[in-house]
Amino acid sequence: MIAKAKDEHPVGKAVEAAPPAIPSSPDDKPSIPRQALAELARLQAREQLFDLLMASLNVVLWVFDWRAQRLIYVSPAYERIFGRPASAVLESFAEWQQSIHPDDREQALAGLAEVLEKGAIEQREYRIVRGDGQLRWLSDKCFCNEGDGQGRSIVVGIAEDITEKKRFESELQMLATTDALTQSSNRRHFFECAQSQFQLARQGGFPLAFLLLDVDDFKRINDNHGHQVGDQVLCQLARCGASLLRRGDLFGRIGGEEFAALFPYCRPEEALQIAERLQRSIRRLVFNAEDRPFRITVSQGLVSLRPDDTSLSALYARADEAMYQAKRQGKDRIVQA
Ligand SMILES: Nc1nc2c(ncn2[C@@H]2O[C@H](COP(=O)(O)OP(=O)(O)OP(=O)(O)O)[C@@H](O)[C@H]2O)c(=O)[nH]1
Repeated sequence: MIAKAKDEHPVGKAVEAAPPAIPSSPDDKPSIPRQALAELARLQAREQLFDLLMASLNVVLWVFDWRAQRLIYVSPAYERIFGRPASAVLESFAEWQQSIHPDDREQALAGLAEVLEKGAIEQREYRIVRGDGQLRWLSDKCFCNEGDGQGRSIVVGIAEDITEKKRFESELQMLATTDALTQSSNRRHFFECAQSQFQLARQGGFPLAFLLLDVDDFKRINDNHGHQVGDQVLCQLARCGASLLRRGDLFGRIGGEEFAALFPYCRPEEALQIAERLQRSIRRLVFNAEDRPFRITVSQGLVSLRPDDTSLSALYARADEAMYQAKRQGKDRIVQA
C-alpha cells in the first residue's frame, strides 16, 4: 500500500473513492459510456503499476508541502528504513525531524530549506535513529520546481539508506591509514597528518617537535625469541607510545621497528619530558618468551622546528640524524638536536 496524507494531492492522490457503479445489464440506467469505463480501467492499471513500483523500491520517495510544513506522501520504504509508522510522519513532520540524530538535525534541516533557493540539494547525508533505536545513515536528496508562481512550495525527495556504504568507506579508510600489525597510523597517514601540522606551525609561528624512535637490537630479539615475539614487542611498544600522547599529538609506525611522533604546540623542554617519559615506560616493559623474560630499550632522536626547516623532510632528516647519533653513542638514549 502507498502511504499518503489524507487530503488529496495530485502526486500522492489516493484512489479511495468508490468506483462508479458498473451496469449489471445493458438495460440498467444510467449507463456509463464505454470510453469512460476504458479510461477508468486504464487509470486503475496505472495506479496498480505505481503501487508495485513504489513497494519494490528500496528508497523513500517523499513529497513535502513547504507552505503547510507537512509531508503529503511517503513511499512504503519509509516504514522499512525508519522503522516507524508512515501514518505518524504524514500526521506531523516533527516525526521525521525527531528521527534525525540530534548532532545532524540542524544541518539536515538547513539543507531542506536551501532547496527553495537552489532548486536541488544533492549532497545531504545524515544519521537517523530508527524506531527500534538502531542508527542508520541516509542520503536524502531533494528537488523543488518553480511551483504555482507564488514561489516554490512543493519539495520532492529521495532518501536512501547508505549505512552499509558508510561502513565500507570507514573500513577502507581504516585499512588505508592504519598499520595492520600495531594498529597505529601507517607511514603514509602519519606523514600526511604531519604535513598539515607542519604547515600550520610554519604559518602561525607555533612550536612543533618531531621525534623518531627505533628499537635497539631488534634483529637480536627476532633471532633469540622468534619473529612472532618480535611482533608482540612492536604491538606493545605502539600501545605504550599511544598512551603517553597528549590530545592532538600524532604517532605512527613509519618502518619495521621505527616509530615517529609529532607534537604540535610543544616547546623543546616539554617535548624532551615526553620523550623521557616514553624512554622510562619502555624500559619498564617486560616481555615473556618461553619463560625467559626480557626487556627492551630504544634510541630516540628529537628535534624542534627551526626557521630554516623549510619542509617537513628537513625536520625529519634532522630527527633521523639525531636518532642515529643516539645509536652511535651507545643506544638506549635520547639525542635532542
Ligand atoms: N618481528 C618483526 N621484525 C621486523 C619487522 N619489520 C622489520 N623487522 C626486523 O627488524 C630488524 C631490524 O634490524 P636492524 O635494522 O639490523 O636493526 P637492529 O637489530 O634493531 O639494530 P640497531 O638499529 O642498530 O639497534 C630486522 O631483522 C627486520 O627483519 C616486523 O614487522 N616484525
